[in-house]
Amino acid sequence: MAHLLNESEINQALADLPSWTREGDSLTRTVDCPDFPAAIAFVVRVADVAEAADHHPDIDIRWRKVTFTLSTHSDGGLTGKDTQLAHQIDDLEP
Ligand SMILES: C[C@H](O)[C@H](O)[C@H]1CNC2=NC(N)=NC(=O)C2=N1
Repeated sequence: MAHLLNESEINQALADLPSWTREGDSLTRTVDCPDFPAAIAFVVRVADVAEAADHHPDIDIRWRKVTFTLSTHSDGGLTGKDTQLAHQIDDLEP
């Protein structure tokens, strides 16, 4: 069981994640890729990081736009696992 972030912890974390938006119990970000193959390649790179962390984003692929939604389902909210994965996705940006 991971620690659920409180409001002030969430806002603090979002200050360092300007590309991410809070949607209730989730963080979301849409990445614009040059084309569809690049979008798929980016998703594969994120998948590697997610599997290594045993923490998995919900992923919505629409042509060359990929939306990642992060939430810790097992704990019913946002935890440090989500903010960490958000930073890791930012670091992979194409
Ligand atoms: C056993 C394993 O740690 C859990 O099933 C993990 C896997 N990946 C996960 N990913 C996300 N986003 N939330 C979870 O609660 C979660 N649980």
